[in-house]
Amino acid sequence: MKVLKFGGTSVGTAESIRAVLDIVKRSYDAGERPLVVLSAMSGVTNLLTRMAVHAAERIPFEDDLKFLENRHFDVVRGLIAVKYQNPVFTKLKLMLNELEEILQGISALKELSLQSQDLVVSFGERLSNYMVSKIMEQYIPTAEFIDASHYVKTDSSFGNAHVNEEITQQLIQSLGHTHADKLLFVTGFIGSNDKGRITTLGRGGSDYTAAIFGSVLNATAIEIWTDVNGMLTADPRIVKKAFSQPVLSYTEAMELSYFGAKVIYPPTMIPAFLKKIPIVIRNTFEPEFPGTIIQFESGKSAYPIKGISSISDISVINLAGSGMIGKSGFSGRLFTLLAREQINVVLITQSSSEHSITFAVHPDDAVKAVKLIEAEFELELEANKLTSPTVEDNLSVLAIVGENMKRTPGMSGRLFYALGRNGINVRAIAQGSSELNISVIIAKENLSKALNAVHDAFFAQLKKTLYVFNVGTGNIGSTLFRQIYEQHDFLLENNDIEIKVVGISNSRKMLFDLNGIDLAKWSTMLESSGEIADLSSFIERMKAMNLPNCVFIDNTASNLPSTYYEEIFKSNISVVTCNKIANSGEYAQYKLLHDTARKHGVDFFYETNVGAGLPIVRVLKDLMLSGDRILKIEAILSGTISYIFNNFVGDVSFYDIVKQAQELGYTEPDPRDDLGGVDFMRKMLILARDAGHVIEPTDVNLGAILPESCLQAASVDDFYTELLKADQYFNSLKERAEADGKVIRYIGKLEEGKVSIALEMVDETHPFYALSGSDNIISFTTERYKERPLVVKGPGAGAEVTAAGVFADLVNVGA
Ligand SMILES: NC(=O)C1=CN([C@@H]2O[C@H](COP(=O)(O)OP(=O)(O)OC[C@H]3O[C@@H](n4cnc5c(N)ncnc54)[C@H](O)[C@@H]3O)[C@@H](O)[C@H]2O)C=CC1
Ligand SMILES: N[C@@H](CC=O)C(=O)O
Ligand code: NA
Repeated sequence: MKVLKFGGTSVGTAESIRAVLDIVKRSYDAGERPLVVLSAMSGVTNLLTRMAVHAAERIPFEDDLKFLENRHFDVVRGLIAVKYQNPVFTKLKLMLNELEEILQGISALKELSLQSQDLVVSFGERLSNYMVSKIMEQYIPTAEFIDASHYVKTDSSFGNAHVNEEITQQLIQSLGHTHADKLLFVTGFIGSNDKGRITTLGRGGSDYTAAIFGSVLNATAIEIWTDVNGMLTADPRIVKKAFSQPVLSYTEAMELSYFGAKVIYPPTMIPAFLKKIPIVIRNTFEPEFPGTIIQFESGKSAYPIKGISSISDISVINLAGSGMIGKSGFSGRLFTLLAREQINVVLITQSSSEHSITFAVHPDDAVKAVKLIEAEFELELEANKLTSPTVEDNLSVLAIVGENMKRTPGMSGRLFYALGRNGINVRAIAQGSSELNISVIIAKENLSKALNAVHDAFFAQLKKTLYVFNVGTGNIGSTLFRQIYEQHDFLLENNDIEIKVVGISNSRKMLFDLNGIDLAKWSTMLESSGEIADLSSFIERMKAMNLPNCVFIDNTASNLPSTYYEEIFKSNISVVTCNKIANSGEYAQYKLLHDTARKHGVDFFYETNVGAGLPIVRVLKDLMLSGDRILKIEAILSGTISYIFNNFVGDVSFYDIVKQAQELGYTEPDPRDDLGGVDFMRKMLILARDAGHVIEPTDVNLGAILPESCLQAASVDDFYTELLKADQYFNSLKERAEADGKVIRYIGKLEEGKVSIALEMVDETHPFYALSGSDNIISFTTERYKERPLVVKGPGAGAEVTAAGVFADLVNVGA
């Protein structure tokens, strides 16, 4: 036989009761001989408790009573055929009348004993089980209501009674015999003492009832039907990626429940553990889902741990004293004292020097614990053998749990790496004596981030969620959003990478959504519902969200975001940028940013700073990392200028070509940054620095390409006016080149630590002669690529290729 236990939400409404009936019927039809244990309808136990309290205080309870009646009657009306309803109404009404009399008695006495309270509360289970048994009788005539108080015998500790196992066993066994062919609906939670007075079994009482019946009747399994898909790997309210564990051992389930997972209350399961009866946690509202089997063996698992549990509020008490701690007997005295006063010590750690001891208690117990310690160790404190205990609040415990941990090396390393990488300090560590858990104490404000990071580290080795905060929604930013949107499903399916853009800002508005902004309509949402942009508060919000695998993307051309990079790295957030400003200002800033990112274990990726999406920064980095040495770099790194000279042929005017380059998205927001050479200079500077040179912008020898009048123009529009006037200048340049059979190229060089950029006329023998479109070309001459240089060539500007480069950097964060 099998025991099926359904909690309050499962019998909360007519609809959910219908689901319960289906499950029971299926089990019955499969010949599993189910015995059903039901809780009270959801909310009813609390309601009854309140009614009892009100009765004692002479506050009217009649409305509540009516409400209780309606809830049950509505279910009867919904699920029992009209012709069978009357006797059921009558019986329910009788029970409710009895309840009313009891409440009136309480009211008359103006006193509510625990005994009366248990009696009142017991109506919840009695009403629900009777009612559901009658509904079931329509389909399975052997359905029968059983009041468990006649079978579960307890002592007289009302509210939390202890079961008398011997008598209970006998009674249930004989019930098993006399009712072998019946489908029983047994009230959970209640029992009675030797005088027949109703008692309740305390927390998790209905599970306990199920375990007792299952154990005595040698059930093949005890199924606990609830409203979640089993025991999850972490709290799903915090860790969205938490999933149901298919198999747990009893001890794993206990450890996970001890620190949080509230699906079962372990002490109630002991009768089942002792008989090695599997307990299966299942979801009434998703009955096809297999749920979690809790059994003797831990079972094989793809993951090294089974789950992460946590307690969000904990206080830590520290004790120190060279004269005391570590001496035999001290810990014994301390923890006996706390146990005697019923202070639950959640976790203990002792420093290796053994001069201090740290333990965690519930915050409500902290002050009491300190007082007790001060009283118990008064003499030692006076003699300075012990320093006064100190308390730290606002802490949480996070524990990784699993039996396989002891067989898998490196578990604590993985835990601490995940925490460290996300900037989470560990206040104290404890390894459970069973080696079944490793617990850490961290600041409460970090709990959510820590749970997600640790969950990723242990369960989602492959699956990674990147949380993105993006500034700049122009040419590049908007293209990037489109690319991410189009690639989202593919990345998730094939690479286990999920990208959530959770913050967007341009210079006007900003928008946040922790669940990820819908990239199909980010633009209208930003404009219509966004807040006024403010970069400083954008950064503050990003930091406050404290997300794991968090990435800040700078898709602006402004210098403002770069002033925050250092602070961002210090908050353990990676930066991906196509904006060159941070890397091409003063060398000291370049160095500081790189050092800070490294120190905080986060990424600083800027592939698109040079040659847009072309792999240039990465290639140089790999050369350097592998011990090569750069002897010379020669390059064309302005896509705009490349495009211009590749297309400045025939009758077309220089002015028109520049306009075209801007329309094609090749230029900087201010095209003079390109034509004036500044953009190219920045790229050469970044390459030189990445190649190991300490070099400042003023060290670059920059050959002019634009007449001074164009550079001096007050605005981009004025610049174009001036450019129109300069047509003749560019035409003569072109004619000179054409006459010599040459082309004009703007070429940068790095040699012996010196950078120069100049306009050159090159003939067809030159490797940079044959370029088209916005092509960039770069040749690295190195110790290893000396005879023939390593060359990268291709389109080096444009929104598609640049956004793609930013995208590639993004997916590589944390890789
Ligand atoms: N076009 C290309 O081929 C390449 C461009 N880049 C870089 O891409 C960056 C962006 O270029 P575009 O998209 O063409 O520029 P854009 O002018 O189209 O867009 C810039 C965006 O930044 C926003 N913005 C400016 N200041 C801001 C602030 N303080 N806070 C928040 N948002 C701010 C603007 O509102 C706008 O949405 C530039 O740094 C450029 O150097 C890099 C490689 C290639
Ligand atoms: N404006 C730049 C774009 C890439 O950085 C260029 O023209 O090269
Ligand atoms: Na690049």
